[in-house]
Amino acid sequence: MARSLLAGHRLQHELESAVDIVSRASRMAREIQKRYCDATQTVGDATTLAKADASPVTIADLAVQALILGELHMLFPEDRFVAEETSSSVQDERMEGAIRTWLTQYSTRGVDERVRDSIDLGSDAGGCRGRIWVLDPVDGTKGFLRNQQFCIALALLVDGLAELGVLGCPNLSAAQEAERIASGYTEGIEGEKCLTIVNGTDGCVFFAARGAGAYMQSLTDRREQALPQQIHVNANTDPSWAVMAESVESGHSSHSLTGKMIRILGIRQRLGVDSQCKYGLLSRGEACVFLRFPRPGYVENIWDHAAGTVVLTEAGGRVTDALGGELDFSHGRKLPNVRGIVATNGHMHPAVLAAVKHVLAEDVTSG
Ligand SMILES: Nc1ncnc2c1ncn2[C@@H]1O[C@H](COP(=O)(O)O)[C@@H](O)[C@H]1OP(=O)(O)O
Ligand SMILES: [Mg+2]
Repeated sequence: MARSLLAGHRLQHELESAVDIVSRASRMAREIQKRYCDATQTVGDATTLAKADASPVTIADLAVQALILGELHMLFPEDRFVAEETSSSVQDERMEGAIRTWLTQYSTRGVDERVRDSIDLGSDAGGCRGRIWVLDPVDGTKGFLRNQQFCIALALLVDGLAELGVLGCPNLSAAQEAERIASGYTEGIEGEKCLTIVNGTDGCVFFAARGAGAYMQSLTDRREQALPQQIHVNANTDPSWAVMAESVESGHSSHSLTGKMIRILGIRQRLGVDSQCKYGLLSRGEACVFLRFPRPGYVENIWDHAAGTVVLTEAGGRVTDALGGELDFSHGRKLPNVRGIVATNGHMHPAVLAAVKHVLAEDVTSG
């Protein structure tokens, strides 16, 4: 696995450990999803509760955070952690017991007795000093509840710089072309295709270390199919062939703004996919552009972009904000002063930034 590919790399042990732990956490999350979620969004009462901001939090978020932070803490006791969840979301003893049962099956290092402590390791303030692991235990919770795509996203910051990125995508097949179907997630204009991705049977994990390239391997139990392969963005600049990936949820990213942007560029295929799986899709060449435009005033969290940025950059792509500025993960738990996320295969970045700027300027004038 990561071993042979990164032999001698100074963060080899960290990356190998992260890929192993995220892979187990991905299998666990997929099993929890299979058990409790269905396409009609009926979710078992015991698994869902509302946080203060009313976003759904499931046993999966909490169990994944406990598993990953608990194991990393044992391996790297000096390291700090920034992660999305807190143990205040563990409602009662019954829920804690359910989380412990999952951990017993998927942890190889016995973190099961310290569920709440493990979850709360993730409350660090972040910043520009030292080694900080950054985790989104279930990115794309809405996709998780719809029984669609979601992602377990883990990055390592060293002195504020994102050095490692791992994306566990339990429902995204490792096959180079994930099966796409027409989707009504947004309304395109005539001639535009609006697509989404069908759940694969194996799932995959993307991983990258700064300066060492980006890789993907299947989450299948069949060893011969689980060999890692290096991945690259595509070299496309032809809009008639290009695919733009975006959030399924219009509340997370304006479909109207992204629609205007792709029409300037001449792109006619839109792909609605939840979570940082979108960074993975660009990294292996299945989409050329990922645009994200939350409502003005929304401040991005570092765990929603750190891992995806390392993977895509190492695959040859680019990630900036709408003005072309690099994302800076060293300011704490948030990404301040970032309006919009623009990720591309690199080749299309200048043209996409120009279209983005044009649409945003019009939006301000009309708005
Ligand atoms: N109002 C919002 N605007 C933009 N992004 C949001 C909003 N609410 C939640 N998110 C975040 O968007 C990300 C998912 O994006 P996508 O829709 O592309 O899958 C999640 O990390 C989610 O945060 P959270 O992780 O707290 O659910
Ligand atoms: Mg998230």
